[in-house]
Amino acid sequence: MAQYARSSAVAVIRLCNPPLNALSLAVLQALEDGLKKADADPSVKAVMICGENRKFSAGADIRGFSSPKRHEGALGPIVSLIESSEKPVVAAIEGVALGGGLEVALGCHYRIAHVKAQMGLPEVTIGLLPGAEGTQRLPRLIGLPAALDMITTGKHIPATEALKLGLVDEIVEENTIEAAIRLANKVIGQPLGPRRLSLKPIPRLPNMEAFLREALVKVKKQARGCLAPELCFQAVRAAAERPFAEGVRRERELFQVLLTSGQARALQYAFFAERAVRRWDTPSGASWSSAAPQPVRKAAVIGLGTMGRGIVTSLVKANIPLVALEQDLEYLNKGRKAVMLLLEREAMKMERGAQALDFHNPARLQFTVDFDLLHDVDLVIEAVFENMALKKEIFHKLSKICKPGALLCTNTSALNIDEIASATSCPQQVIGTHFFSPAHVMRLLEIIYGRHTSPTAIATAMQLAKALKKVGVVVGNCFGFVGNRMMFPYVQQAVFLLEEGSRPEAVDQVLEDFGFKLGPFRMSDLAGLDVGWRSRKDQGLTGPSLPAGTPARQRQGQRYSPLPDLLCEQGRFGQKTGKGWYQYERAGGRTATPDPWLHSFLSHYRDTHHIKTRFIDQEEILERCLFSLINEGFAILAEGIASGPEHLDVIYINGYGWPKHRGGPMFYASTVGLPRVLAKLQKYSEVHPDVPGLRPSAFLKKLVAAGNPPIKEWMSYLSQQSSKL
Ligand SMILES: CCC/C=C/C(=O)SCCNC(=O)CCNC(=O)[C@H](O)C(C)(C)COP(=O)([O-])OP(=O)([O-])OC[C@H]1O[C@@H](n2cnc3c(N)ncnc32)[C@H](O)[C@@H]1OP(=O)([O-])[O-]
Repeated sequence: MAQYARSSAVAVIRLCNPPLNALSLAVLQALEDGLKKADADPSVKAVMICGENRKFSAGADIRGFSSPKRHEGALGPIVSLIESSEKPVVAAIEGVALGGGLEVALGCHYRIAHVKAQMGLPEVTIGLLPGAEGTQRLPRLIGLPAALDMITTGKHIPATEALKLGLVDEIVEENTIEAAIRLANKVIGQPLGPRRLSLKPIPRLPNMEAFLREALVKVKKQARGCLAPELCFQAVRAAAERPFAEGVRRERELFQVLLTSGQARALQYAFFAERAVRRWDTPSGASWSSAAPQPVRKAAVIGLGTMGRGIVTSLVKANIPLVALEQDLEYLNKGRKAVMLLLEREAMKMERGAQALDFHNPARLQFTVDFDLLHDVDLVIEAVFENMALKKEIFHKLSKICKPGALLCTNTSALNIDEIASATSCPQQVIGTHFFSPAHVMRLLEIIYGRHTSPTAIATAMQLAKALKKVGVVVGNCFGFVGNRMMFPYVQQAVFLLEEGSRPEAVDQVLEDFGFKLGPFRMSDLAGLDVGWRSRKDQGLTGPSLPAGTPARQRQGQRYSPLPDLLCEQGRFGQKTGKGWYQYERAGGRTATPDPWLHSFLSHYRDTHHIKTRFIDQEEILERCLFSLINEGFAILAEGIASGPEHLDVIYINGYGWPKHRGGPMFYASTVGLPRVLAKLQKYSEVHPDVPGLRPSAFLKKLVAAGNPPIKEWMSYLSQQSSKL
């Protein structure tokens, strides 16, 4: 768990816990033993700490925080032990030094890093704070502003930036271990007092009070209900205002508050869920463990609308050469201009700027209207309008033009992958890749396999997600797939609540207070109300194909609200037209303000349909929206559309603005308790028997009857499936 060796007068302690040398109890014990051994040996004059496999350490073992044998108290004293050593201790940082790993390095008297190493205190992202005295030492080393930024955001910084900040003493391009041993030999006998961070004062700021005040406002705004950033702030403030030992006590108190908060558990669940979904499988037995991806050396994107532009930008950023195709020169030129603008902006954000992206080179990014140029690409992403006939026509063409084996992806948010694949002679190569807008920003990629999609195609799409730095989640083919399918009943409830007496701003407020980035109405306005309208027209729910005499508020015996259709008929498509559920300062404006027109329109609508309004409280708004979404999630799991609740949660956190500190909808249901979710659904379903979304799913009932098992056991109640968590 830690190897002890000698290099002449330098004792070498190597942390060993593959793959990332997480600091388990055993590693900490071995580190402590190594330090004591070095201390007791008079022939040892200095110590060097490094990590096995060229990785320093990814920090405390996160699984340990939820185990009964918690180890959170063990690390701080070891960091102190390192710092108080009478022999100089040098940290040799390779790979990553994160969380507790960086705190160990902060206890060392010197830090030397490989140029490619990454450092950070990401505890905040798993609902904690750097509780091994990191909140007290880091500000003493790099100053309050930089330390606060690192600790409250959890960002990883490259070694070059760490050097500029003074976090490391030196960076090397070659052998870090040898350089660290050289440094250790050089500093033998030099005074250690100035190197002990606990003894250093915090570098003073001329306007400390004002700085802290402003920083707190910023942290609170970004936290949106998540506790950890604010408590991180408080711990750092203690470093600024109190002596070291008192600051450490405060850090411990705050750490305990976070550790026992449900939020830390939710965020740690989300951390492992994101990793679990990489190990995908399908009901037919295809799996990540046996499928190998095909290389993607060249790609193509068809359609340069909003989605296509974002997808092109993502591919260029991932350094994949590509061809961008449009239907005619007018659309091509418009699309090219927009893509170039996006790429210029992305290049400005990047360290090495435009050279790194190289998007002016036609060998890397080529714009065309000629389908034949797609003959040699390994992968095509079609991102045209959501229209089945058009998509089928394109896929038919692609299966003739593309080389054998090329992966054919369709970017769709709901259309049937099998039907699209049926237009080709190679359905095994057809797969859904549902990007989220803006596609170069949003992390989620929903990957949808059809009946004939090959395991290689799934593995290649997952590999693509990784190359694009996205989270790929493999799901089955059904209307709306996972994300949008769960969204339908949620949005439907929100609209029903308006019919019954609520207002868009009241519903949005409740869901935004819960932690969503945007409530359902603000989100619809952003996405464009016309998108759903078109889909409802295609489904025959509204528009000219609706049979005469269909009741306004009913479809196939179920409750239906024509409210969104009526808004669209008025040309209110949301932000793009300056009016939707809210009004905006202009077409394309972003500032939503409540619209008196809409309020009177709603009153008139209720009068027309003789709807008796009532006051709807926050609890009902929250429960009807969230529990109907969760209920659909249980139906999806029962149908085998996703292979575990973690898939649904990862999709919601990364694609739908679900607050991560609540762990995703299915995790949230597990914290509320399934019996309560069931009881509430039963209650609302009795009041609204014509709303299928409120009728409890059979799987939810089964789990409640089984005694409300923990989330990781849910899938074992469905045939052979098991959770990967
Ligand atoms: C005492 C109080 C103060 C201290 C607090 C802390 O230190 S809190 C900690 C602060 N530190 C952090 O928050 C850093 C957390 N780690 C990371 O952010 C990333 O792992 C990474 C960026 C280091 C590498 O990304 P990458 O995509 O290259 O690799 P990957 O992510 O796939 O990881 C490979 C495997 O290692 C696993 N595993 C990793 N770290 C830990 C861990 N600490 N623990 C346990 N397990 C960990 C991971 O689950 C995966 O296992 P699987 O699925 O194969 O069974």
